[in-house]
Amino acid sequence: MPEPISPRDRLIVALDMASTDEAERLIARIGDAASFYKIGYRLGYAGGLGLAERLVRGGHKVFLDLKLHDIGNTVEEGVQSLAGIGATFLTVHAYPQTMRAAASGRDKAGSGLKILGVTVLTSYDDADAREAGYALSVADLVAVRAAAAKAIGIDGIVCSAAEAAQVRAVIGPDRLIVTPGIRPTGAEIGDQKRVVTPAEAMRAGVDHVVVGRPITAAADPRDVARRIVDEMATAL
Ligand SMILES: O=C(O)c1cc(=O)[nH]c(=O)n1[C@@H]1O[C@H](COP(=O)(O)O)[C@@H](O)[C@H]1O
Repeated sequence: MPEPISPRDRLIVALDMASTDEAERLIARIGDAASFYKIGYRLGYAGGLGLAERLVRGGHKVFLDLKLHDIGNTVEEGVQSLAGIGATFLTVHAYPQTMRAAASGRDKAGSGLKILGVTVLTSYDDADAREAGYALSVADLVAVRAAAAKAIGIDGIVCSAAEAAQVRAVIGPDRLIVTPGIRPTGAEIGDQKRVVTPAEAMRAGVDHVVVGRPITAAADPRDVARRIVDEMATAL
C-alpha cells in the first residue's frame, strides 16, 4: 500500500500567474498553509522552470504541469531534460505513444520524477468530447486512458474527482489520482465543467487536489488554503 499523505500535502496550489515575482509573493502569503505548488503554461513560459528549481531547493514539492504531447522521441528527450529540476510530478497527455515515451524518458533519467497522464481535461463534458471526434462519453474515455496508463507503467492519473472511484477500480491502490476542477462550496466555477468539492474528492479516493483560482484570486489565500486542508482532513 502507498504511504499515507497528510491533508496539507494533498493540496497542490496552481501558480497560474504571469510572473515569478507574483508567484513568489503568493507563496509567501500562503506560508506554511501549503507545501506543494503547480507550475503550468503561464508561469512555465515566463521563468517558471527556474522558480521550480528554487522551490525544490527551499523544501517545497513541485508539479510541472507541461502536458507534453509530441512524437515519442521528442517526449522522451523532453522528459529527460525536465527530470533534472527535481520536481515530483510532470504531466503528459494520456495517449499511449506519449505515455510510453514519457515512461522511457523517466526510466532513463532515473530521477524519481513521477509521470501523470492527463485523461480528459476537467473543462470537457460529453458534448466537448463529441466535438473533438470521440464517440465515447467522458467517463468511458477516462477509464480507457487510465487502463492504458496502468498497462504502460505511468505513476498517476489526472481526471476529475467525479471519475475517481471508477479510475481507482481500474488502476488499483498503488498509482496516484490527482484531480483539478476542485471548487469549495460556493466558489466560482469559471471554465471548469466537472467540478467536485475538496471533501467529496477525498471521499472518492483522490490522493491530491489541484486548486488554482479559488486560492490565487482570494483576498486571503492562506485562509482559503487552510480551509481546504481542514475540509479534506475531516473527510478522510
Ligand atoms: O493538468 C492539470 O493540472 C489540469 C488538468 C485538467 O484536466 N484540468 C485542469 O484544470 N488542470 C489544471 O488545474 C488548474 C485548475 O485551476 P483552477 O480552475 O483555477 O482551480 C489549472 O492550472 C489547469 O491548467
